[in-house]
Amino acid sequence: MWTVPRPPNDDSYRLSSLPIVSLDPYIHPEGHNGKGRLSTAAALHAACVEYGFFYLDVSTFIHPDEPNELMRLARDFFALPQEEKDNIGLAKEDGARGYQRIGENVTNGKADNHEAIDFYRPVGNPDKSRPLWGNNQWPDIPGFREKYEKWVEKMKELGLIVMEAMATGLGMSPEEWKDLKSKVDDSFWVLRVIGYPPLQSDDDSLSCGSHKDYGCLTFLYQDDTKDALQVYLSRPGTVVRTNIGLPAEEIVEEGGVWISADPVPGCLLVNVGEMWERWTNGLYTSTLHRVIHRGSNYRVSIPFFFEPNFDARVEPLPAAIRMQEGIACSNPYLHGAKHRDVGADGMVPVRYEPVVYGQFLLAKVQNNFAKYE
Ligand SMILES: O=C(O)CCC(=O)C(=O)O
Ligand SMILES: [Fe+2]
Repeated sequence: MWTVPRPPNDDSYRLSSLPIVSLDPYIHPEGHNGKGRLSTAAALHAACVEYGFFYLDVSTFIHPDEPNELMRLARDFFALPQEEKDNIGLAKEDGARGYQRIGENVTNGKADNHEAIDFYRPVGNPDKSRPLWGNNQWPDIPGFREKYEKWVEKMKELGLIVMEAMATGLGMSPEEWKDLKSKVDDSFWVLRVIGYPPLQSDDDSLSCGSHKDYGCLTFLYQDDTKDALQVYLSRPGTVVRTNIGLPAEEIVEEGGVWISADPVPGCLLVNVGEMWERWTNGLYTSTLHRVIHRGSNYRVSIPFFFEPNFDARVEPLPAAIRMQEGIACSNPYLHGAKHRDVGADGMVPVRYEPVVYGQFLLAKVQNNFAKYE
């Protein structure tokens, strides 16, 4: 008989953390023995199959001064008097672009405890009586618009790089990548600047209720607050960190755990949204996440949502089906749970109907801001 030592119940043991993928081998392959592009592509693929979430080390692509400046500008805005923030309120435009007060955003039917400004890709012929079709509303803070517009350009560039690497990871042919690229090359992106006051200790509401992101790729820049953003891993056997400030029964749920996705220096936190789940016929998972901020500081996060083009038709990609068929044939046990409905003919059923991204988005947005329905 022997006893297995249990992991210590403190910060020194953090097994349950998300993978880190480095972008550098992809953008500077010459410095990585010529293997760079494939190694990044393979790492992205593994992270998307296993977690749907990963840290992307962008330290050679983004200078840290840039996001630091965005944080400063965001804090300047949230510190303004309420009336000034309301000057760019959602109701002044199309109901989706602009500032939303604390409690205005709704997830799973419950008000979230955060305030935010939302920006979307500008449209030709804006018409604020049409959902999503108005103008962005910029705070009247020197440098705000310029710095954030620069960030949008950077994130769009990053979106196309990561998409190309993911296409490689899925074994797509150059023609297949060209076709996929034509669906994201005019991304209907969304940028959110979010401010989270700490939840009061007797408040059982959430800072942001659990949800999946509905688009393509989310690039999240967050300040250094810990134990606020949590990601749900349906991985029985994962070691749970028990010190994230929640009663144990809220941490462990059926067959999975909520883990903290704390900021990692030099990295953006990336996750795949429902469009990638559809493109890969469920091989990549759009993973649930939520924010419960019980600290004492005012937390700021800046997610950029790199989305398909507004009119892009999204349906399972042949490359993903090929891969699922390959996995199903070569190793029916390893991925059995995901592929148990492979037919007797070994064919993988197509699990998702085609959707047009813009239509899908409109339905989601109307749900988030219930009062504008
Ligand atoms: O604030 C965060 O860390 C995450 C926000 C988020 O999940 C979202 O806006 O979709
Ligand atoms: Fe999210």
